[in-house]
Amino acid sequence: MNNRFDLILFDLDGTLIETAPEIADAVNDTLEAFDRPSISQQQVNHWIGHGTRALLISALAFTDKSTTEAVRKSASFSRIEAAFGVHYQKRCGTRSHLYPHVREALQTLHDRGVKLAVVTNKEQRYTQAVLDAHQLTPLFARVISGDTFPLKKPDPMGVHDCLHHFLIRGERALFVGDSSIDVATARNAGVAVWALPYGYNMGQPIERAHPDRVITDFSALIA
Ligand SMILES: O=C(O)COP(=O)(O)O
Repeated sequence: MNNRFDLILFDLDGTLIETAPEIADAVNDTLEAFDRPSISQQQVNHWIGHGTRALLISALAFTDKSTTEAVRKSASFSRIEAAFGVHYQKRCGTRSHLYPHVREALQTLHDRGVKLAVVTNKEQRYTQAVLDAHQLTPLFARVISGDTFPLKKPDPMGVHDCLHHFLIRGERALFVGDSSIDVATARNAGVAVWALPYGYNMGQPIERAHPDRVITDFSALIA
């Protein structure tokens, strides 16, 4: 069959997998260990998008009534971040789940010979843990995380790297995401972008980001 796209790049959090509940658990485990009050699920949902490290910094700035800049520079941050890493590894896979039709769509596209990649702002160690927890790793030919390159989304570096790696032109590639960051990334890279309305997008409706299409779920990718 003639594939519409030769390469499809996927965002991770809020697109492939609902990850926010266990991220909130790991953040709250960490806050508790460092004598801070807990934060709500909704706050976590709104902070997703710029990487898990940035989310932890936002949570600490909120609980400490401080700024993200001050948290980043504080002497205790590296210890807190290390503890968070341990908590997140433990929580990974406990309360995350794939959104409807994700596994069957990925498997079908893979079997049709479409190259599949992940381009996420989540740091590499967390990206790998989540993909492994859901047995998704073998389906992806390339995984670009927030710390793979010096710049993360919405910079097009990760998308361009995949296009070059697979020798695929931008017109033959599609980005699938849930946020305005993903739409901006695709625009910056010169590839089409379809969006899911069920993700995080900092609490805003995805239509406002003007993707090329809003799709209800992953079944649209194999229709
Ligand atoms: O970890 C984040 O904050 C964002 O991850 P995403 O790019 O997969 O949405």
